[in-house]
Amino acid sequence: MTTSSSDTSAHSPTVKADVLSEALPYIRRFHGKTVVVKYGGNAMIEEELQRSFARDVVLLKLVGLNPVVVHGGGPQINDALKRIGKEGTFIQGMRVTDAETMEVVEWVLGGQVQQDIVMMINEAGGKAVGLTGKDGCLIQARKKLLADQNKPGEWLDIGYVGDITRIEPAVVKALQDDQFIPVISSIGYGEDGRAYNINADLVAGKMAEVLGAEKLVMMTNTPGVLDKNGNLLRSLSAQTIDELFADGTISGGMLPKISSALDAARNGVTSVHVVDGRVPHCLLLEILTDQGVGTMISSH
Ligand SMILES: Nc1ncnc2c1ncn2[C@@H]1O[C@H](COP(=O)(O)OP(=O)(O)O)[C@@H](O)[C@H]1O
Ligand SMILES: CC(=O)N[C@@H](CCC(=O)OP(=O)(O)O)C(=O)O
Repeated sequence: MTTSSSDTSAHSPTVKADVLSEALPYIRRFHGKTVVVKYGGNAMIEEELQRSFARDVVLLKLVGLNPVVVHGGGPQINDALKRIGKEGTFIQGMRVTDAETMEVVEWVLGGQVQQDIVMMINEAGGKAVGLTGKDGCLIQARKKLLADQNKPGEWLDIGYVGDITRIEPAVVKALQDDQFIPVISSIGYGEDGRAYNINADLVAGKMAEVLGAEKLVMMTNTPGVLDKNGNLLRSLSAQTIDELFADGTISGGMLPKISSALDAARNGVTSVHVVDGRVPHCLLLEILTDQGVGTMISSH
């Protein structure tokens, strides 16, 4: 089929060229800058989407940005637990993690999910390297005690869930310098020699801070943060976030995501976004076009 010069449909050559040309100022602005991408387990739902995610990451690298992937895998851990007859339990968005669950978490995150992402990025023409918190002492952690929201002053023991005590970014920087794309699983290691399960949103936020990232993009399975009526909130300030936490509009897995997004924005990450990972090429849309997608989190 031939296309006339007046054709302005999304598939016309002119529109495609316009989109490419629109990317130029963003490529210049972000050249050499680090972008941390949180790839949530819920955003990995289809193989086709996973492949388009991998292509986007490779494209960002090839045009001069430094993508760092921090991945989750909550639904994939749930599936593995089900296979051994266990049910996943969450308190304030954190998985209660006994010793057996911790073994499953290490196997699913540090093995299956991480290696699938590494393979897809490599197949798309990139050079990805998988890391857990143990590699290069990247994520140091200690046991988390969770404040009991029903009993002020008391703490809940949720097992081998970790708080990050320190990120040692040398290994990530060395990989970036050699043009590799780091793919990081959210498993921390303690001075006690134990592995700790850390919510991937918390790792992504801290990693973005410590690396001095220009952007943190969190890919999930909603259009962004929604209000009580299900409408998309395009931007969120610290004060609105406090209100949405207090009235329960933000709940479950969105709690650690928005807390760490806000911390990252407060601690120097220039722009922080929660985007819909089910939309093909949401990463490119967010980073390289005028069309912002999802919710932007700001520190004021
Ligand atoms: N206000 C809100 N807006 C959007 N999603 C919300 C909100 N509050 C809670 N959620 C829930 O948070 C989920 C995303 O968090 P999570 O399941 O941990 O995803 P991920 O695997 O991407 O980290 C959404 O699917 C939704 O069920
Ligand atoms: C302590 C804790 O909750 N850890 C998470 C780690 C994986 C994760 O965060 O995955 P998503 O990004 O897909 O939610 C868990 O066990 O599910």
